[in-house]
Amino acid sequence: MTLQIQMIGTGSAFSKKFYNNNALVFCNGYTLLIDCGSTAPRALHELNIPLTDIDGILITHIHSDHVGGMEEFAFRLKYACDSLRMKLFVPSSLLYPLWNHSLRGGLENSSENLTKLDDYFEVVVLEEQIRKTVAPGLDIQLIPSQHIPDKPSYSIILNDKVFYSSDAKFNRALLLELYESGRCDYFLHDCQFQSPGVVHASLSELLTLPEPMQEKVILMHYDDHVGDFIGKTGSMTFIEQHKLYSFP
Ligand SMILES: O=c1ccn([C@@H]2O[C@@H]3COP(=O)(O)O[C@H]3[C@H]2O)c(=O)[nH]1
Ligand SMILES: [Zn+2]
Ligand SMILES: [Zn+2]
Repeated sequence: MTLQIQMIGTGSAFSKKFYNNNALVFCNGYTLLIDCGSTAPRALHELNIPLTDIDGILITHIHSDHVGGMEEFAFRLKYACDSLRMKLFVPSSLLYPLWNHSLRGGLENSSENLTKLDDYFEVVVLEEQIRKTVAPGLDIQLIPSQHIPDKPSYSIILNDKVFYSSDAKFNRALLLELYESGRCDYFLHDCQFQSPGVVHASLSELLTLPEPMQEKVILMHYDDHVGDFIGKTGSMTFIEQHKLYSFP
């Protein structure tokens, strides 16, 4: 079953040229949105992808470029899509902060008895490291990432094949282990051009990966000056916003 990925955005948090780094994963007729940032509703609109084409949303952490579009989605599902309950895959450590620190301010409505995440979504709780079949032919595993101290954040392994960093500091040991063991064939990794990479992997850190592995690394979550770095990424390439990639 071929996994396909279309980035609805590839930009860093403050990018003004690219949408937020959020991904559509297509597998066996199922469509999973990885992260739903502030620009996700507009990006999907530009791609002519209706909300109802998405079967589930997975959240990696609660920065707004990853969850800022959730309020609009929740309201549209409730009031414009006849209370359609979309699946929402949430790491267990994010359940409390996603509602109480992020969405509750806009979505809570006691008069309509809307007081929790489950009142808007069909919440499916994921435990880190435990491989979970989210749809026939689509498995995901959450890997805790180092991003912001004391704030849970996750990278994802899709179908034991594609590593998707989301927002993560450079973790050379993990990346090499996944590559050398043959566990993952492709690595979609966030990339910050300035060094040091304080909360993201920096380009100079990623360039220390062995050359054969770099051929399997596709860079994402980049800032607006990406054009200055074309040809300066070793054997790594930049993923293009909106293009459909197949991972056989
Ligand atoms: O300790 C911090 C916290 C945040 N930031 C910036 O805010 C952004 C939030 O979204 P992001 O995680 O995609 O990227 C982050 C960085 O650009 C930072 O530089 N240092
Ligand atoms: Zn981000
Ligand atoms: Zn982040």
